Formats: sequence, structure tokens, C-alpha cells
Amino acid sequence: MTAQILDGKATAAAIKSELTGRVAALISRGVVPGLGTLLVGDDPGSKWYVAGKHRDCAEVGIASIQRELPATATQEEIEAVVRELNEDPACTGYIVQLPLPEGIDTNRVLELMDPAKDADGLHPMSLGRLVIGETGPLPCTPYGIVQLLRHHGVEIAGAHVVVVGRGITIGRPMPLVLTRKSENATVTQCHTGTRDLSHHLRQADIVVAAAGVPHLIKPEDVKPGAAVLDVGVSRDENGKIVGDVHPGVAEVAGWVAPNPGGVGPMTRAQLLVNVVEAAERAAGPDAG
Ligand SMILES: Nc1nc2c(c(=O)[nH]1)N[C@@H](CN(C=O)c1ccc(C(=O)N[C@@H](CCC(=O)O)C(=O)O)cc1)CN2
Repeated sequence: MTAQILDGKATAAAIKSELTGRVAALISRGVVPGLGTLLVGDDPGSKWYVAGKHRDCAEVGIASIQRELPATATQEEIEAVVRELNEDPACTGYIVQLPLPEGIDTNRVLELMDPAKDADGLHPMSLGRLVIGETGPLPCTPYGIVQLLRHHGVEIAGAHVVVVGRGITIGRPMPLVLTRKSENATVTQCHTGTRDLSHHLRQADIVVAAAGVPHLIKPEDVKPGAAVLDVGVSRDENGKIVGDVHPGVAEVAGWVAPNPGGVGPMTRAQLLVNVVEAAERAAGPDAG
């Protein structure tokens, strides 16, 4: 069997095309959505992701506010920029690019953000709303994964999903999104402390691999026909991405989200969705 591709680039392009009309409608009502980003340090990957977010904004008509601090920035300097973004009326939503440099208290920074401007869905208030089933911004990668599966007709309701990883951007919130009534999946969460990972993986209809361990998921770990989404990012000596999923998995799985080209573009598209939805909420119903 050779797996079908869950094409994140094409799916993200379709989402962006739909958003362009919604942004134009907001602007015609005098509401200009603006995405702010705060990048601390000079990690090449983070710089590339932030630049991509602003390219996406330009594509759909969202304004950009870019703030950068050196890797030596103190907790106080970072928090001062967060306060500025909270106050800036041109910034309708923003993100703090993660990870922050070592020694910075990330939770304190996230908690300081105005929850009404949380474009990432990672503010404790947004995560709490997700837990209690209230509407709010959804974490970009987990919801991007749901959209990618739906777009390709992969059944989520009733599926057994195994999530590998427990980080703040993917592993931790992924089961919260998948077990909502609207998704209705059954989830097993695995991580580096899981005994016999292979046993759990072989039960899965859908695997979300977000451990950051190169080629952790091998062909013999995968149930034939399963959907396997590779979200792990490690780099080889040439800076090339090595995902969590061994290339041989494509011979066993029914669907594969490649890396790059699968979930990454969906993360960026969902960020735009969150910015537009927040601006629409703030603008209120369209009387015209
Ligand atoms: N504040 C946040 N920080 C981080 C998040 C996040 O959602 N919010 N997620 C990741 C990084 N990330 C977004 O910020 C991200 C990762 C990957 C991609 C992407 O499009 N990747 C491309 C490949 C890019 C490459 O070649 O390096 C792909 O998969 O095709 C976009 C965004 C951690 N930080």
C-alpha cells in the first residue's frame, strides 16, 4: 500500500482564499485585523516561522505588527513588549513565538497577554475555555490537524487517535480538541514515559506524532490503512527537517501528512483563522 497524502499546502491555500473575503468584509466595515508577533532571539527556525506568518497576513489583507528582542532580553523587557501589544489598538491579535530563550518564565509571559488578543489559543484562559467547552481561539496546530483530516475526508468521529507528545503547542491541547463533541474521537496520549509505545500505536486509526524524536514511528508500529500525521521537527547536520515518522510508514498507512508540507502550513492557516474570528467577534454582528 502507498499512502495518500494529506496535503497541508493545498488545504491551507483553500482556507486562505476563503479568509481573504472575510478580511475584505471586515475592512469595508472599518475594522482592520492586525496580527502582532513577538520574536525573542535569533533562532533561524523561529525567524522563518514568524516571517511566514507575516507573508500569510499580507496575502489575505491582515496588517502586520512585528516586534523583536535580542536573545539577551530580560523577563521585564519581554513583559514590557507584551503590555505594549495589549494596549496597541492596531494589534487585534498576537502571538509570542515559542520557545522563549532559556531562563525566561514562559508561563508568566503567556499569562500577561490580553486573552481577548490571544491568536494562538495558548493563553491559560483560552485553554481553560477549551476544557469547559466554551468558544474561543483554538490552538493552531491541533485544530489545523482536525481541518486537514476533515478536508481529506478522514473520519475523526469514533476513531481511536494516539497522540505522541505532551508539549504546550501540540501534545497537551490535541486530546482536548479531539474529544470535543464536534470531533468525538477517543484519544490515548503517549509520551516519553509511555511503556511499550508500539503496542499503543498499533491500535490507532490516527497517529499524531509530536515527540521531536527522529523516525520514532516505524512501519511495524502502524496499523495498515491508518492516518499518520508527522509533526515532529528535528534537523539533520545540513539543517534539513527530520520528522518523527520513518519514510517506510507510507507503505503501510492509508494516509500520511508529510513533513514538511503537511501540518506546518495548517498551523499558519489556523493562526489567520483565529485573527479573523477575533476581529469578527470584536466587530459584532454586521448590521448591513
Ligand atoms: N507561539 C507559537 N510558537 C510555536 C508554534 C505555535 O503554534 N505558536 N508552533 C511551532 C512553530 N510554528 C509556528 O509558530 C510553525 C512550524 C512549522 C511551520 C511550517 O510551515 N513548516 C513548514 C516547513 C518549514 C521549514 O522548512 O522549516 C512545513 O511543515 O511545510 C509553520 C509554523 C513552535 N512554536
